[in-house]
Amino acid sequence: MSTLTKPFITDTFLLKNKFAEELYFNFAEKQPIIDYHNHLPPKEIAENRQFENITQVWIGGDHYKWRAMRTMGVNEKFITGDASDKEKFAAWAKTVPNTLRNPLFHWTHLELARYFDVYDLLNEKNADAVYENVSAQLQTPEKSVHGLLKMRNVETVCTTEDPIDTLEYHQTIKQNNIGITVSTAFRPDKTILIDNEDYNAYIDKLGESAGIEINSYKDVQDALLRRIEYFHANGCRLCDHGLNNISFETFTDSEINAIFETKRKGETLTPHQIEQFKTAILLFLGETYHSFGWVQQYHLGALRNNNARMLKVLGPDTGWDSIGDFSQAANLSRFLNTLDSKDKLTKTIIYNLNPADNEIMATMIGNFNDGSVKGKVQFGSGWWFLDQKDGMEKQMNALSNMGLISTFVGMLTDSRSFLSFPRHEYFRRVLCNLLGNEIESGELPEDMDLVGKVVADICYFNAKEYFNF
Ligand SMILES: O=C(O)[C@@H](O)[C@H](O)[C@H](O)C(=O)CO
Repeated sequence: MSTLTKPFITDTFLLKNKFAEELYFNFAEKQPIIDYHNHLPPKEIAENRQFENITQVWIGGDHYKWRAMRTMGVNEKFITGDASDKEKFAAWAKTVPNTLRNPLFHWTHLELARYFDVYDLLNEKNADAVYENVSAQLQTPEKSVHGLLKMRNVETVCTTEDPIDTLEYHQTIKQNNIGITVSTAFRPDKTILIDNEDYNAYIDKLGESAGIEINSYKDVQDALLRRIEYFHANGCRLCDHGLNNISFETFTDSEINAIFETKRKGETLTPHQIEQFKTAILLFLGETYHSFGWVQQYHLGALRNNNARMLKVLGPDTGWDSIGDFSQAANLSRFLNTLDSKDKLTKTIIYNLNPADNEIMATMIGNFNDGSVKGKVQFGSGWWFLDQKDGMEKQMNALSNMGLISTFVGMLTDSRSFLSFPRHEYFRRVLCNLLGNEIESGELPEDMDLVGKVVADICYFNAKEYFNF
């Protein structure tokens, strides 16, 4: 068992001085959580799933853990393969001591502490005991999906769904009035990525979901509009995109119509035609989001599915993605400017995956914060590989130096696991430590109400005001 003289996770975890502690405990800790972007399965919320064991809720679907296990030489059998849940947990427990300085080490022990009151460092020796203890706790009603969300004071979660999704589970959740707002984000990337091999098959599915036979680009627009209307009627107020970068090539309507027809005939498109089509549909979607008053999110810069061999075996979003070096600034500027020039730019959050783009994003948002809405265009919180202490600090420093961190809508988990909500606590501790250190150094005034209000706004009130859930 533990050889620690004191727990690793303490009340002052990540808080290095009394100002940081005061900011956290008085202005951050008790704020409800608005997790405005994640990939949680709404079915499991609707059914209030009771997980059989810790592996199902903590390792299943978590490609962050999977990458670490693979790096440690763990066979895929014990990650996504047919090993037992207990064997997979043992493999993860054996990996954890080797994740020092990776955020997984912090998250793992914060989550064990916050959900299960386990403060030992997880390792191969205590794996069985922790597995049995925590899995038994997961059998209690207090730690069903609803219980796990309520334990962390979650007020709102926003999942992510494809336009063809029926939203049946969101409808069930709303009918059951579970005490937590569960919304969705419209994610139409498959309609944009016309260079995907299975594009035509997907377009057929989009048409079926909208009740429209899609033979032209106009039909695509009509189908998307119908699905946006359906999502809106079911409470959706947000969209999300995960793209290499924003496409921007000039086009004419006739060119776009011809490009779509060429694709529907199964013929090959040129790179220029692909970029023209992506530009057209992104602008159409952006204008439509504006007309519905939605918030639009753009996650830019991932280099996806780098391992073709494993993509065939496991599919996308299974831990084979990395940071790309796509050019972002010029096209993003032209895209936002085109929408703004038509007075069709809605509230927008832009996220970068390459940290070299932090200052690009932090300065880009100022180009279109036109005074109509406080913090209309946002630089999003550290995403994916940047969703850790160093990445969070760098994003907040860039935003502070080149924008106004006081208007920042703060953290989101972007997770697939119901045990990831302590990431909000992690973010809040990082934020309070960042500001607390600067109070101590004299870079910020020792005015706890002034600085504390900024903390409380970033943790909760800015998101509460910005999103219309
Ligand atoms: O939205 C995305 O495309 C990424 O966030 C993707 O879902 C990734 O697998 C992830 O969950 C990163 O946190």
